[in-house]
Amino acid sequence: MIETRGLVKTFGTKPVLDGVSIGVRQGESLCVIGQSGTGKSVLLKCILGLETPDAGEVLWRGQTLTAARRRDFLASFGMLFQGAALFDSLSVWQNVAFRLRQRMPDAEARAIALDKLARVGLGSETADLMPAELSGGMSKRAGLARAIADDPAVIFFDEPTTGLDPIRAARINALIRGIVDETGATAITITHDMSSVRAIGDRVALLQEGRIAWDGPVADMDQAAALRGFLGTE
Ligand SMILES: Nc1ncnc2c1ncn2[C@@H]1O[C@H](COP(=O)(O)OP(=O)(O)OP(=O)(O)O)[C@@H](O)[C@H]1O
Repeated sequence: MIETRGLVKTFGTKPVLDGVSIGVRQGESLCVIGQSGTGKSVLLKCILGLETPDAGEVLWRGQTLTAARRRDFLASFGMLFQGAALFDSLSVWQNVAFRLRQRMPDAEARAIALDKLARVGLGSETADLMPAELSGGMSKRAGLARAIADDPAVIFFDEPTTGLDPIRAARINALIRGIVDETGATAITITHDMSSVRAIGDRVALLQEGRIAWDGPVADMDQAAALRGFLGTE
């Protein structure tokens, strides 16, 4: 479904990505893990076209993701940003319905927004609140509702549990897994939270020194020697 082949991206002299080849199949949930500063966000940006790789390519549905095809790709994708990143000046429902409102009347967009808010456990009383009035966990939920508002085929989750306590993090992880299962969406999650990996992922890839050091089923990760340092089991 989405694949990178030999992605290289250098800032200054040291390559951040040094030949990253990784793929995620339709309906699969892939988690990309790695220490802070290993290039997880750069990889995501290269896939989204926010950074241009120095070498390598991104494929979508088996074909190179050119600038022309990227518009279709972006139309079918949703994203939960780190820290939720809601627009401060828009109410919760307007945030959730941000994309929908560009192509349908407000009443219709609001109804869909309320439905998505309910899916993430937020009642209609939150719809007219402003983002500043939400707690951290509620903001994440609203961000999640916005990510799924347009029924995306591909969803990216960037550090979905950052800033949440373990109980709230576990709830968000469970919610994400439920949504991914229910919608059949292809999911890519960037995280260093291993509880997220266990809850959300089918597969996990470790990014280390610019390359994929290990890639395999989540069920196998505890036995993987390459992951020992990362898991703290060494
Ligand atoms: N636009 C840029 N210009 C220069 N250096 C950059 C740029 N973007 C990223 N980097 C560098 O690339 C490296 C990888 O950054 P990246 O944000 O991808 O790490 P990360 O794995 O996502 O880290 P974290 O888990 O802390 O978010 C860092 O050393 C960062 O300073």
